[in-house]
Amino acid sequence: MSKKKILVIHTGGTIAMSQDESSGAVVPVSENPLNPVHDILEQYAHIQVDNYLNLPSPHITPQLMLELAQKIKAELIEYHWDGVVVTHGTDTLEETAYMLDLLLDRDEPVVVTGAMRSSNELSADGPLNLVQSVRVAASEEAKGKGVLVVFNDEIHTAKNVTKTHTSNISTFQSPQYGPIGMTTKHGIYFHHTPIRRDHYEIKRLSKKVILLKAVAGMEADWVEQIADSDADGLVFEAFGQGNLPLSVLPAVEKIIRKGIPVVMVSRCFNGIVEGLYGYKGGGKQLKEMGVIFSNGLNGPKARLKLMVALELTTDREELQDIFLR
Ligand SMILES: NC(=O)C[C@H](N)C(=O)O
Repeated sequence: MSKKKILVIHTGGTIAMSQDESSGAVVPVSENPLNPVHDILEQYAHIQVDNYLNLPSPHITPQLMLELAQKIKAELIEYHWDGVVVTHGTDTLEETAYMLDLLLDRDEPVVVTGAMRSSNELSADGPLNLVQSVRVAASEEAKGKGVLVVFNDEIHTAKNVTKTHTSNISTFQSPQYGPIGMTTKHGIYFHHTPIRRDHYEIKRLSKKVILLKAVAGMEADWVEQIADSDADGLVFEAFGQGNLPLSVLPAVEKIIRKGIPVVMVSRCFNGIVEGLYGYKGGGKQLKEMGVIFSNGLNGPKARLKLMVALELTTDREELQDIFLR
């Protein structure tokens, strides 16, 4: 079979950094440290490299994610790449991967990867992550599975993957469902297929969505400030199955009455939120109040989804429907 054509888009992160010998600090470098690996990549596919950005991922914004999605779509249409690999810092990697997943409706594999160790550290993980990502992007089996994250020999969906460790190279995990495949020296093995993908066509991101985490003893005015702000939406990481402290209920009610959607996810990293508990602040009461329940996304991803959804509708029922997908 002829070699596939893969576009590699670099955006920065530790995979594009080195440790400075005198200060010990890990810093971005101008010469891409992945350049020497490109000969190895050519064994698996025809590679075109695009040094698009060189940013640490805490500097990546939803606007940059949207522009990246638009760029990938345009590249796929114009140059017919068989697949795309994006290298990215790990801190916000899951957010970029999920935004790409929401905005791209293509069957060509799009794989996001990065590194936990910079290029000149012992056992740097970037080069192998990049090689395995190219192999996955060039594989027939990766088609139509949505945006994937390939890291430490595992293949995850953008929807479920999250960074779970500050430094370990096995940081990316999908807590609810596990990876959908693995890579080895010679093979690529998918063992699950995502059953549903949702996709949205938007041209801009103009809505301000705030993310709040519920904590014991939360004070009312933390939430009241949002009711009086110019926010377009609020995502609440609630307790357990979807419950909030008593103190914040009047402010949540005020926010909903003002027509600002409130989406609830759980601060637990497994499970979904449901209108189960009937006590004050319990999920049943919040549902009756008009809180929108999400489907197991974590807080940062639910925020991005609400930002995208609000470009299309502010109708509560439609938003609830979007968050059930
Ligand atoms: N491992 C990494 O890439 C972390 C880095 N702070 C970044 O996200 O840019």
